Amino acid sequence: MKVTLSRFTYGGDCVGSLPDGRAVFVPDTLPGETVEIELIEEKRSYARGRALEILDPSPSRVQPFCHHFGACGGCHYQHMGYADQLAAKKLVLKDQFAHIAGIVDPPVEDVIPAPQTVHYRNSMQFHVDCGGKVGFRARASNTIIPVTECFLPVLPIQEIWPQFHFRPAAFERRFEVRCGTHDEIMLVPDGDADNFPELKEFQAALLADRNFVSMTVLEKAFRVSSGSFFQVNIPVAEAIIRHLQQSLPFSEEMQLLDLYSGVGLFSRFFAAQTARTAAVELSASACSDYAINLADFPQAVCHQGSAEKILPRLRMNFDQVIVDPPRAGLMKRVLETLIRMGPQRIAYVSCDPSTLARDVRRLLAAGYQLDRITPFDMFPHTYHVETVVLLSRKIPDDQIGVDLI
Ligand SMILES: C[S@@+](CC[C@H](N)C(=O)[O-])C[C@H]1O[C@@H](n2cnc3c(N)ncnc32)[C@H](O)[C@@H]1O
Repeated sequence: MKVTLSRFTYGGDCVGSLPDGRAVFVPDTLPGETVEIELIEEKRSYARGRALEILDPSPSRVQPFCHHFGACGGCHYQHMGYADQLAAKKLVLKDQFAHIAGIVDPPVEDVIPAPQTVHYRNSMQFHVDCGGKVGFRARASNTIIPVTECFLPVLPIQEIWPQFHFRPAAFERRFEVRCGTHDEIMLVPDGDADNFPELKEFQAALLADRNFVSMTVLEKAFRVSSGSFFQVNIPVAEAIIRHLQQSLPFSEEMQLLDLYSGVGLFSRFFAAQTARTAAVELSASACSDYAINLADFPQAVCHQGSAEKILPRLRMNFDQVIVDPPRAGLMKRVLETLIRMGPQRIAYVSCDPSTLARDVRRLLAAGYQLDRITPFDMFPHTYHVETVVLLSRKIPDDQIGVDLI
């Protein structure tokens, strides 16, 4: 059937209307395009479609540069130019803040572009199918599609991954390749390393038995172990740090909370300007890295455990909080404890606009004011966007209201 698409939605698809009024989501399309589709999934209130033919293409449509685009689940936006990608991400964010956070005309700033739009990822997850072929997950499915090219990894990863050859196995496998600042390559099997004898051989051929890499951000070096999270796009992480440096006022009496701290990226830039910095991080490996990365800062301490358990036990009066949770955002218990603590400022760094908007709605209801929403294009050619929201407390201590959220 024929459908005209109206706008982008979070997830990369455009949405249009079926003749019966249901919304239909179609990937690889652009707003304004009329497209012939087939339905691939139908629910009571919406459906999903696949574009068979673009009948009336948008002037913004461009030829994707990777021949796996459309089949591979990694990229969603290669069919439009980079400026249009940024505009689409801004509109989707505005939509999320309007509908989920209930903000009328949300003040979302222009998306800060990535300095490099290809070969930007310092970490890639590859899948190996039962035949031993290396690939990625397909669009909207769990199948692995073997790939022969990909433009997202940094060049040292780009050079090495086509050389990987795996023997057939009874099951699918997955591994990560990480590249440090000095082009050191670390191979990390997902699950049992014994399932992956080939990875040991490749790592041995690289003349290193590595379980960590060094990452440099704004001239500061970070140790990042195989089990620790790190930002995948360093130039964009640097732009986020600069943004926080310009936006957050610090003084030597201040107490900072770095919640979901990872290996201490944010602490490393701000601890020196605080009396105390407390970090909370679930991963033991990231906490060990934190201790090394912040070794010169006795005022910075990382507490290992879940934010839900650790935060209520911290007896400190935080002036500023930087939170950078996983996609799921802040659990209710974490949010309530944070509000009870009542820091003057919260900088919320998020890779998921929908959980971010949900949590911002709760913070606004509890007495915080929205100061800025600044998106950063950490992941060009995908629908993903990293956003920094700055909030400040505008009401006195006794009116801060957990019961409001
Ligand atoms: C998006 S990363 C941010 C890390 C760090 N801020 C950075 O920029 O490198 C989220 C971090 O939260 C940690 N994490 C996940 N669930 C957690 C939880 N329930 N409590 C505390 N930390 C958690 C992860 O291990 C990861 O290091």
